[in-house]
Amino acid sequence: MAKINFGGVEEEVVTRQEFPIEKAREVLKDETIAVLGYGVQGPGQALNLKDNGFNVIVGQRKNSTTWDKAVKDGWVPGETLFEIEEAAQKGTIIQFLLSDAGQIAIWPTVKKALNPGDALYFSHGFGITYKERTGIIPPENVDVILVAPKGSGTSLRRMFLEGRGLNSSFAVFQDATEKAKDRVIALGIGVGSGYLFPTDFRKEVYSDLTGERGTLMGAIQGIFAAQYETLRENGHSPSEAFNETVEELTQSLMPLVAENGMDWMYANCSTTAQRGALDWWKKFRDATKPVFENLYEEVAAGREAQRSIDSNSQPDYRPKLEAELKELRESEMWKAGAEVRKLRPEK
Ligand SMILES: NC(=O)c1ccc[n+]([C@@H]2O[C@H](COP(=O)([O-])OP(=O)(O)OC[C@H]3O[C@@H](n4cnc5c(N)ncnc54)[C@H](O)[C@@H]3O)[C@@H](O)[C@H]2O)c1
Ligand SMILES: CC(C)(O)[C@@H](O)C(=O)O
Ligand SMILES: [Mg+2]
Ligand SMILES: [Mg+2]
Repeated sequence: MAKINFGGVEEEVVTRQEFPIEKAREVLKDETIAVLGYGVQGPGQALNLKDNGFNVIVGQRKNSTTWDKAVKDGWVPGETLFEIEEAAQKGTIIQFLLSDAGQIAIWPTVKKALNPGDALYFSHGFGITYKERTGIIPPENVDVILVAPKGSGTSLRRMFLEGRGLNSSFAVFQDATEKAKDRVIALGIGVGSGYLFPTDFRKEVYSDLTGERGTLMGAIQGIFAAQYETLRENGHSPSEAFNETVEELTQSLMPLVAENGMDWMYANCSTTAQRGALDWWKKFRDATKPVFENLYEEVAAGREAQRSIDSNSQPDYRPKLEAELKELRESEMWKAGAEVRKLRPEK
């Protein structure tokens, strides 16, 4: 592990320098990695592992669109693509990448397929942390490990193909074989992570649920909507409101933040913009901090997990979700966005 000082706090992390892909291959050379679920993380992790030279099979429900997607991606029925139960039986490492609600439904099947010494792998601390709500309690004779890529499975795959890497956290919940740590780090490198930082299952799920409800997805849409509406109510055109709220951020300013940090992005804007941003950011922080505190409390109390289990376990959750996504897609702001995207010169 490399000791790195993150803004004055020392952390021990794993980089590809200390744990190169060759070492990961050596650690996992006798393993069959069964990736269960082929939604968003499943394809990203399974394809990256396969392209990195690991022995991978996929488990997915037959007669589903994701089974067809797996076939299209090159997984061969009966050879590298199986029903979930069969794949779980064949695997020595079971990557449990069904949706969190799907994991609850399929847990009895997976539990039966676990052999002593297998590793049960998650990409979320959800199932284990909220075990009273999920019923996922693994037997004591298997390793229970986690690699949680900090981003979409779509980005995990894209960044891998570009020779880049998405950072992931890792954790060991149960070490039955005394090989759990090597196994989890090797898998983290194998799925295409950038650097790996240690966590535990509880911290992973608390931070992940907070992040996606907060700045990564929920809060950002909320702030976009508030600013867009304010501009529109004051007579600005959709084009002006969308460019000033979203397009400039994603196309011009966030790439600068990604490259060299917020101060550098500020430094590449006018002194007028700098003055205003420096004056206003703390007001936005103070206005939103109570919402974030409330969000964290809801997560820590398990109420966010329960809400997600309740809604995602409904038989009609897909059409209901689609209706909510449609509401976003058909809002004026995102309809304007679709037109703005079409007008990008590179298109
Ligand atoms: N989506 C992401 O990019 C992302 C990022 C980090 C971590 N995670 C975590 O990874 C795990 C997988 O998430 P995902 O977003 O890839 O999942 P997903 O919602 O895309 O679903 C994955 C698969 O689960 C299957 N499935 C769902 N319910 C089922 C059931 N009852 N029986 C059989 N199969 C069922 C679906 O067919 C699908 O192939 C979750 O724990 C999630 O929190 C996801
Ligand atoms: C990609 C995210 C938001 O980071 C992940 O946590 C998820 O649940 O999809
Ligand atoms: Mg998440
Ligand atoms: Mg996440």
